[in-house]
Order: sequence, then structure tokens, then C-alpha cells
Amino acid sequence: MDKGSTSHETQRFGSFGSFFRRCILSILSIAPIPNHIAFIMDGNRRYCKKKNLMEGAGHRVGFSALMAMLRYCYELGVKCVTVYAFSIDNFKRRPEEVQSLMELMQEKIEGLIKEESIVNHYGIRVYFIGNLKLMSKPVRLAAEKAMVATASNSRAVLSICIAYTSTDEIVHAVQESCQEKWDEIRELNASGAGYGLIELDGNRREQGEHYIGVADVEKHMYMAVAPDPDIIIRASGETRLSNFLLWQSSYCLLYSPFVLWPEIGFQHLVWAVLEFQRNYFYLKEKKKS
Ligand SMILES: CC(C)=CCC/C(C)=C/CC/C(C)=C/COP(=O)(O)OP(=O)(O)O
Repeated sequence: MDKGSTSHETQRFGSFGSFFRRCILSILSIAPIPNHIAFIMDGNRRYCKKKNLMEGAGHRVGFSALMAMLRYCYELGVKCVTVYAFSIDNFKRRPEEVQSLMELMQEKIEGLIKEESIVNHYGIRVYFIGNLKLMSKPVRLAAEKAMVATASNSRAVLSICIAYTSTDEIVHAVQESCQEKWDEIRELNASGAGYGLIELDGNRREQGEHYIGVADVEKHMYMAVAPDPDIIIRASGETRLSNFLLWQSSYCLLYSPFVLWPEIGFQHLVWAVLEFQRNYFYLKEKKKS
């Protein structure tokens, strides 16, 4: 078991933690459980200031909070968890801060695939989502290694968004869709079938009609590895999405507890899930209409 998660939990619940948690999780399981929860881990630097810690310590405690949260989610039966770990905009921070985050990330990603890690304990397949070539080489290599090492895990999914923004994801998916269509057209023309833009998919189209549909773009999204999230939990009370899962969050519940990410706990997950359950049938109807 990940040491970080154990200490985080012990601080919160003491020795009754595990039993108490299991009771609550069983009660919650009576109603529908969200399939996919996404987290915006906001407030790590503010935590550092609040506790007078050295710069960077907040992100370390934040990682422990994440490990504990993953455990609660997977014990509850949530199949997919997504976390916003590093946005493309975060590259604008001071070089020392970016460097320190890269080092932390490399260390923690390497830790994720160790035998005793939470990932192996729960059979989690890990995906790194985003424009990975923007990350430092050691982080990119660690991320690729973790994806390969966990590729046969099938009980749950963890998507870690790094060098990610939604707008970048959408632009990338549109570009890929255009490229795919263009390749199809070229192939058809080369085969001598005499097709062109107008008759690519067998239907005649008027000029100005579009060839790229929602499904084409969706298929090329980085986040195509998971269904749309049911809940986004953003720590620190902020209600902005900050360029996170914009395409995927139309029918998703946004829950923003007034707590800094390193201080987030089991109780915040419980409230978010209760809120989801309270809105379950309403949201289901909304998705249909
Ligand atoms: C491998 C892995 C998943 C590592 C994750 C490590 C981790 C907790 C990263 C969080 C990074 C980040 C920029 C959080 C936002 O808080 P902030 O720094 O913007 O703090 P603030 O909101 O107080 O300014």
C-alpha cells in the first residue's frame, strides 16, 4: 500500500478509519455510483503558505492526498478517475517551480508502477493524457513506461492529465480528424475510383456541408479512453473549469468544497457522491433531452 495514502488517512480517521470508511462506502453503494470522477487538485501552494512549509512541499502532500482519494474512489466502485496534474499553462510558472514539479512527477510516476503501489493493488490501467512531448524527457519516458506496465490492468482506469488543456485537446482532435479524412480521400483518388471531396462517404453533399462530425472529433480526443465524467471535484472552492475537460463536461456535476487539495478527505468525496445521487435521475433525463 502506498505509504503516502496510509499516513494521510491515519491523520484523518485514526485507527477507526478503515472500518468507518467501509461502513459509509457500503451505505453509499445502495444508490447509483458515479462511473467516472475527475479532480482539479487546486490549492497546493496556498497550503504550503498556510502551513509555513518549504516551497514544493504542498505538491508532495497533494500527491499523498491524491493516493488516499484514489483508494476511496476505487473502494467505492468508481471505475475511472481523472486528475489534472499539470496544465500547459503551468509551464508559465517560474522555471525552478516547473523543474521541481517535473522532478516530483518523475519520482511519483516511477513509484506508481512499483509492486506495492495502489495501481497494482487495485488493478488500475494508467493513461497519461495530454501533449506529452511538451513534458521533460524523464517524465515522458516514465509516463510511457507506466502506460506500458499497466496496459493489462483492467479493473479500473486512472487518467493523469499532464501538459493538458481542453482547448489543446480539441484542436489536436480536429487536426487528427482532418488528417484522417484527407488520407481517406487520397486513398480513394489513388485507387482510381474517381471519388473526390464531394462523394467521400458515398453521399453527395452540397458545397459548404461539413465532413467532420462530432463522432470523428470525439474518437481522436485524448480522453477517448474513458466515458465522460459524472462529477468534477475542484478543491479550494473555485467553480471554474480552467480549461479542463470542457468537451466532456456538459452533463457533469461540478462540486467545489472549500478545502485546499492537500487537505481534501473522504468526507468531501462522500458529499460529492451524495450530491450526484440526489441529482442522478434529473441528470439522466437532461442527457436524453
Ligand atoms: C504523478 C502525479 C499524479 C503527480 C501529481 C502531483 C500534484 C499534486 C500536482 C499538482 C500540480 C498543480 C499545478 C496543482 C495546482 O495547485 P497549485 O500549485 O496551482 O496551488 P495553488 O492553487 O495554491 O496556487
